[in-house]
Amino acid sequence: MQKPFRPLRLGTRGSPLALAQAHMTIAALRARHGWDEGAVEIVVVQTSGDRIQDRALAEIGGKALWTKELDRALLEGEIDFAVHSMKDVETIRPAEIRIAAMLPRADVRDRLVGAASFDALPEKPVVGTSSPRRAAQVKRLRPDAGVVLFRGNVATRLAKLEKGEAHATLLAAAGLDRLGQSDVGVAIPAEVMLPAPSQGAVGIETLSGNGAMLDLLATINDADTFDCVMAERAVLVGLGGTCHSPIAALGRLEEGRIYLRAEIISPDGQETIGDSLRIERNDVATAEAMGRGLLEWASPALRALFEA
Ligand SMILES: NCc1[nH]cc(CCC(=O)O)c1CC(=O)O
Repeated sequence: MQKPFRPLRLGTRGSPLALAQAHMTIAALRARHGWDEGAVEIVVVQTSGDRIQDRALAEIGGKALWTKELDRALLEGEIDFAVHSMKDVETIRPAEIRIAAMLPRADVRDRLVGAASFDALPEKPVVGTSSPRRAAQVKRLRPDAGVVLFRGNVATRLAKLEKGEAHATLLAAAGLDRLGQSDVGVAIPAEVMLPAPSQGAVGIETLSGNGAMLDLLATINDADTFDCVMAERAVLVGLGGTCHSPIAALGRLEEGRIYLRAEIISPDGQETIGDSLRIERNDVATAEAMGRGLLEWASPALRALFEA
């Protein structure tokens, strides 16, 4: 593919993790096409998610806060493509914008930081998180735990822990690894804490109408990651799309098919509805049906969380 005659403009949030992921994307493009350093420039776009730090995401409008400004920059032609943590990208995207590619997925697990294990935490431990999924899973493992709101970027959350605002916190291994903090925390097996849909995946979006950019980004797409993450996202669609409820989902390739697991959990951790099945790659319809099926098994109180 020909070298662009002007630098491509990569839009990203300005957090250290977002910038690390932007640089990974540039490295992938350069390695694939032999481009020199100036071929891609980074355009930092501040998002409302970055500005508002003192309230839970679910409370102030959800994941759209991470993408809205980058969507606008794409639509107005200020950037050629945008790089996101897929976990932060809304389930339903505007028709004009397409998820064009994903980089190879990193470690999908969460890491517990502040204690060697959930059992090692003191009685009535305080755990800092702003994720409804992590909060519910913590309560399932430790019904005596209290949860306090931890938001902000990875460094901010680690600083809160350092200051003693909680006994422990949970962070995505992928984020810690990409920030050079692989030594922080202990990984919790996915069997114990099923991760969030899309966790550990970096996605690249561009305009649906930009064929040249779609073709270019396809050259660095990791199809295994793409298909698994799309299956997890389809579970979210089945659950009602844009909700802020405790949901976990993970797809893994096994002998050419996707082994897909998902669960919804009541906020007090007392009720878990989970399912697993093997589906063909691209069988989005079955993944969606799995999400709908979870709701059918849920108690009325749990189901109500998804009807809001
Ligand atoms: N919601 C914030 C967010 N979005 C993506 C990641 C980590 C990187 C990833 O999952 O790809 C994080 C931080 C965290 O959950 O610890």
